[in-house]
Amino acid sequence: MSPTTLDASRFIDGSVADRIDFARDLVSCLDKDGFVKLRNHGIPRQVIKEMFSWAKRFFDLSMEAKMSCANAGGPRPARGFSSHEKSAKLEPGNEGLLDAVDELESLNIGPIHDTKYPNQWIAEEVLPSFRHHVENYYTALQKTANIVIEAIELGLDLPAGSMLSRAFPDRSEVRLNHYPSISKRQLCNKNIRRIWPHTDFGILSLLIQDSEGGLEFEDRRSPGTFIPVTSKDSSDLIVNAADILQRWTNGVLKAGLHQVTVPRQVQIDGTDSMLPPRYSLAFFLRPGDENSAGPIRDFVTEERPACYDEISALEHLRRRNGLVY
Ligand SMILES: O=C(O)CCC(=O)C(=O)O
Ligand SMILES: [Fe+2]
Repeated sequence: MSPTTLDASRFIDGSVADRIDFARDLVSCLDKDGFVKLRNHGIPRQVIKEMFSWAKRFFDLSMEAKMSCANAGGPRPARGFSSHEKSAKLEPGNEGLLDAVDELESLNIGPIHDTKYPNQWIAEEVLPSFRHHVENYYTALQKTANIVIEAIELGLDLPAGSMLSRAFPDRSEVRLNHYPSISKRQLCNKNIRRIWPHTDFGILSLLIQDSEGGLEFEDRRSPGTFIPVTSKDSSDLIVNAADILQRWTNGVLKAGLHQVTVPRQVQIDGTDSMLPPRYSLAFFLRPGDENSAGPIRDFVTEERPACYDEISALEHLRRRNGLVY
């Protein structure tokens, strides 16, 4: 069963009672699955449609053009274009898969005014208005993430601001993903996935996938097995709990493990067709470097001592990347 869909207008426009009900539902879904889908989340359908179309236009550029804004790589947050990420190798459980390659290319965009890790943009004349649209998308998703955090605080009975003050100022990321067309047989091959199982590094992720599908989340009642995230409406916002939310809540809300693979309906049709290309729009809510990634005091009790140490978000990222910078 796909994750539950909740109507976010109950929180955004609702009465005090509606807001509390929504907040409780949200937390209970995250607790159950690590994943939930939101409808009426305030990001206009048109904006989503346009963002998919910008992503397509960007990835359709020549490799040479895309490489003009290449991610420098190395021990720093990703900024710019990367192809065939190999991050999955670092995931616990994937260590044996030395040839594991994620079949995708992506563009990572950090905060608009980030001077420490500045964005890498394609020249304006190559793709006029692209930057403007992506920056607007970043700002819109950042606002939505703020609302989701506010609802999680309420649903967990935390004093208002306990999480928001740890999330902001943030160093979030928009990531546009493109999974090229690939033969089904190739993708079913043991060492290829569109994305290997992983949890996201930040606080939470807000994802929109196109109608091709293929995103799957772990069934917590049967670890190691995955359930497709399906949507009738491709403007649904898929929310998943990420590592820092797990740390803040001292393990109460666990990060949702997920992967992208051959959609189930395509797996069973038996032919070796080509899978169409797939696009997704991710927003990773990430705290600023100095913000805490340790457990919030409300979650640490005598019966439940701290499972995580008190470190900064930057230190968490260093550990997660397995890199020192
Ligand atoms: O493309 C998707 O559906 C998932 C992307 C993802 O998991 C990621 O970028 O971390
Ligand atoms: Fe992810």
